[in-house]
Amino acid sequence: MEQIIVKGGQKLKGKVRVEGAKNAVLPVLAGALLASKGHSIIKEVPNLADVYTIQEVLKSLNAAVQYSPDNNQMIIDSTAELSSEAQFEYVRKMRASILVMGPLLARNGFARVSLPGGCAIGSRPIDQHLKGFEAMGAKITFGNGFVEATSNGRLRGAKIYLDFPSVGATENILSAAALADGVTTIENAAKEPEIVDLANYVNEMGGRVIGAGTDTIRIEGVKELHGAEHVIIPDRVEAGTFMVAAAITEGDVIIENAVPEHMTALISKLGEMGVDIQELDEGVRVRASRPLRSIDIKTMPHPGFPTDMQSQMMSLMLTAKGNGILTETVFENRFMHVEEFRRMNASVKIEGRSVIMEGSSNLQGAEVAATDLRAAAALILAGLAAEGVTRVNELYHLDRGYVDFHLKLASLGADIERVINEESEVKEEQTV
Ligand SMILES: CC(=O)N[C@H]1[C@@H](OP(=O)(O)OP(=O)(O)OC[C@H]2O[C@@H](n3ccc(=O)[nH]c3=O)[C@H](O)[C@@H]2O)O[C@H](CO)[C@@H](O)[C@@H]1O
Ligand SMILES: C=C(OP(=O)(O)O)C(=O)O
Repeated sequence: MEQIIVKGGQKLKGKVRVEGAKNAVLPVLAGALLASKGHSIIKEVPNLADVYTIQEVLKSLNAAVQYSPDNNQMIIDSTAELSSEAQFEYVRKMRASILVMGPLLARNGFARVSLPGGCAIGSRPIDQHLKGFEAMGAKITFGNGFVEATSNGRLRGAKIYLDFPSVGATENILSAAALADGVTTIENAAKEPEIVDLANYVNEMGGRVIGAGTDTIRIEGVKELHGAEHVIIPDRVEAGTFMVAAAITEGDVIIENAVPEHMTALISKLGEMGVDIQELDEGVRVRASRPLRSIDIKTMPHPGFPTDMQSQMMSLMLTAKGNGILTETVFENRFMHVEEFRRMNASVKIEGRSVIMEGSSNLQGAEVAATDLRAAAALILAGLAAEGVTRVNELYHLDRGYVDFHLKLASLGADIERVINEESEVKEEQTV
């Protein structure tokens, strides 16, 4: 099993460039299945485990896919007759595989996808995705661990109100509606930048989507979509993670390619803590010196504070002065990393959906295990500030969402390496 070993105490300095966004590329690649003519060329595709998984899903559905990680480009041709079934082996590896359901239903009139179930951050139902498909005339059935959606002819445009602005439901419904007969409106839609990226791609394919990025999206269905060239937006969570890395080490780092407008809540909260952030043409510059002030944060759908930055901010707040409260409102159980922080001498209490940090913890290096993707990054960040050596295990989580994380940190001056630890008895489990 591989392990990241980090020795705390180095101030990070220099420049680092963020990749294309994982959470934008997955719905876009699933959306490529909508094209029954021509091929799509997707650029800035990050070299991540999740990208290989979605590539396998697309191939299993009979799309032709060519990925060149060296130039971050993927070419997808989905003009052949597509299969309609996304199997368990892919969905168990990556929940976002569910995003092929809308495109398949729209293209084939039928989709059968293994039920995703819960994961390390809590129960993650798909009722809002299905409610949208049903409103568009699909019949939903369950059996043998699969969910099936069937439509009699083309889907019909419909007015859909989401009970919660779910990112995945908005994306799946938007994709399905792109080929429906008539107009679909999604109300209380998710407003994340990744939704806008998907809508732009669908429009580049010949679709008619307006309002993405607001809470009402209007999609006028068209009969056919064609492949298109599209550039994926920069990863705001990777950018945010490096912003915290700079702050937690009292460093001075320029994060190239970061888009400040996608990170207003994070920039504002880091500012409240006393971190200096400068918006540049090329990205953002982050500088910090201690003491940093602790603050209260509540995760919310965009433009609120992103849940995908919750654990990284916890690392930083653990090192700040005063009491801080972090409340998670998006996922029901995204605090598995708290036990791992405790191994590092963190003084934290969980009360319901909040984590309370009393005063600054004197973080100490320890052997810890990543419990999910962002927790993996957060533990490494804590290791950068801890006294002594931290060893982070279960790195398959990290590889889902960060390209060369340890190499990028090392290039900024971190004392960090990734090694194969043959002594470890912990068995690597690939389910997320
Ligand atoms: C690949 C991808 O883009 N993943 C992101 C996406 O996940 P994902 O699309 O799964 O997140 P959602 O916005 O759908 O989920 C948010 C909340 O809504 C609930 N829910 C969702 C759908 C549904 O039908 N019913 C329901 O109850 C979920 O259980 C969760 O509590 O948005 C999350 C919230 O910003 C991010 O943390 C993930 O990184
Ligand atoms: C939770 C995340 O991703 P996913 O929805 O793919 O599990 C994440 O990116 O932090």
